[in-house]
Amino acid sequence: MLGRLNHVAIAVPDLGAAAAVYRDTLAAGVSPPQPLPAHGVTVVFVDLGNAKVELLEPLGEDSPIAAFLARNPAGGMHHICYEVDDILAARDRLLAQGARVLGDGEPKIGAHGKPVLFLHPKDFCGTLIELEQV
Ligand SMILES: CC[C@H](C(=O)O)C(=O)SCCNC(=O)CCNC(=O)[C@H](O)C(C)(C)COP(=O)(O)OP(=O)(O)OC[C@H]1O[C@@H](n2cnc3c(N)ncnc32)[C@H](O)[C@@H]1OP(=O)(O)O
Ligand SMILES: [Co+2]
Repeated sequence: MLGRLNHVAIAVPDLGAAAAVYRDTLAAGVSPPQPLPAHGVTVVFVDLGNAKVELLEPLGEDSPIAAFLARNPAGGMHHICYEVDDILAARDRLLAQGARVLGDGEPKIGAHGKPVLFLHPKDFCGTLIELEQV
């Protein structure tokens, strides 16, 4: 079911400062900020060639990462995104196995313009998983 690693996401309190660490200190290519109001975050991507790092900060009052940052004020690893070729088939297989799909279970369009879903961290080794259909 799982394809390539698409991105590892790091939640941060200050996206500008985090982007500067990757751009200047780590001399990496960093995309411009991309507000995603439907997801309650603003993101940038660090392109590594074989995968990406997503840096994300809260956007708006009800950001789903606000509680994470309250627990981790300096930021931290937030989720890992795997590619799948059929997100509905993947969802249905996971639900049939008793896994929890977050939200209403319907894929939403993510930062790359592709359908994404999130799986509950408690079902997957304490790690929040994002699936992205490619
Ligand atoms: C889609 C656009 C973009 C893209 O790549 O294209 C993005 O990736 S946007 C990313 C931001 N959106 C999301 O994260 C949506 C899915 N996330 C959620 O629905 C929530 O964050 C949720 C339900 C995972 C956690 O909610 P909350 O932080 O309010 O905490 P809870 O008390 O409900 O957490 C229950 C339990 O899980 C632990 N937890 C929470 N977040 C994480 C995490 N990122 N990694 C691992 N574990 C996590 C939390 O500590 C609680 O554990 P407990 O032992 O019960 O204290
Ligand atoms: Co993501």
